[in-house]
Amino acid sequence: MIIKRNIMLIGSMGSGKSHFGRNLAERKGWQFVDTDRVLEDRFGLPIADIYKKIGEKAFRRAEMDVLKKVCLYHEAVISVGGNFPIEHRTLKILKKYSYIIGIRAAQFRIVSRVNRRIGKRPTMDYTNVNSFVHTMIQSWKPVYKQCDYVLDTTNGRTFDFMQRIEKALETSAVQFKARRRSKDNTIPSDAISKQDIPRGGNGYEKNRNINKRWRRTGNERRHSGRYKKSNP
Ligand SMILES: Nc1ncnc2c1ncn2[C@@H]1O[C@H](COP(=O)(O)OP(=O)(O)O)[C@@H](O)[C@H]1O
Ligand SMILES: O=C(O)C1=C[C@@H](OP(=O)(O)O)[C@@H](O)[C@H](O)C1
Ligand SMILES: [Mg+2]
Repeated sequence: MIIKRNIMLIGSMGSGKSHFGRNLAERKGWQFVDTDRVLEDRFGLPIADIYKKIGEKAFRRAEMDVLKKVCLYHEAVISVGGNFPIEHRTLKILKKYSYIIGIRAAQFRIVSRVNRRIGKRPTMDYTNVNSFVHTMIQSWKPVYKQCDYVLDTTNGRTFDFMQRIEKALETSAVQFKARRRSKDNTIPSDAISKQDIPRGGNGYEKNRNINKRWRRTGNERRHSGRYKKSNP
């Protein structure tokens, strides 16, 4: 039996890590952590501004610092920023505590997703998205080979993807160590440092809209229609 603490979603930009991370956490009743949101809270700036302000080297350092902390969380689904493919030695450390799910999607799908929010991803070349995404996908390929499970999100419904992940977890020998709880079933304050708490408090993302989002994202087509209006 393999004991892990949490599930970590890694993969290229626009592959769907944040979207599925949120849904998976909701389904499992776990905490959801998005490393981008943790960084934004820490710096008090949107991710693109952080990158512009501190540059690539410091950004990678800050992201690594967050990763080292959040990988120790119990019963959390953690979505990681996908600008740089995770290095082999980093993945080895993360694997010690986390069940790693690689999220991938075909080039055309990623291109359509990243084009919905131009400017959000600071290292993306928005003047040449197709070729940028092509190169990015190539650079992520070796990383997917090292994941515990790989999910392709090009086509399909969120609900079915969640079921696939649950099946993969069932058939693998992985067991998750439960988070320490106090008598009244709350999380002890020392379990998560205040600095690392994502928006919403108590280490939980405010997720009042999750159920709405779940229903809305029945399939990709409905989504793209919604975005075309605001992003012609
Ligand atoms: N299977 C899916 N169905 C519908 N929308 C999706 C799906 N996967 C991702 N999206 C949407 O695509 C966009 C990019 O996904 P996101 O989760 O932010 O990816 P990442 O965190 O990997 O960059 C988001 O607007 C998200 O809601
Ligand atoms: O362009 C960039 O540098 C980034 C792209 C985004 O990746 P995702 O699309 O994977 O969220 C963001 O999350 C990351 O931290 C920074
Ligand atoms: Mg994301």
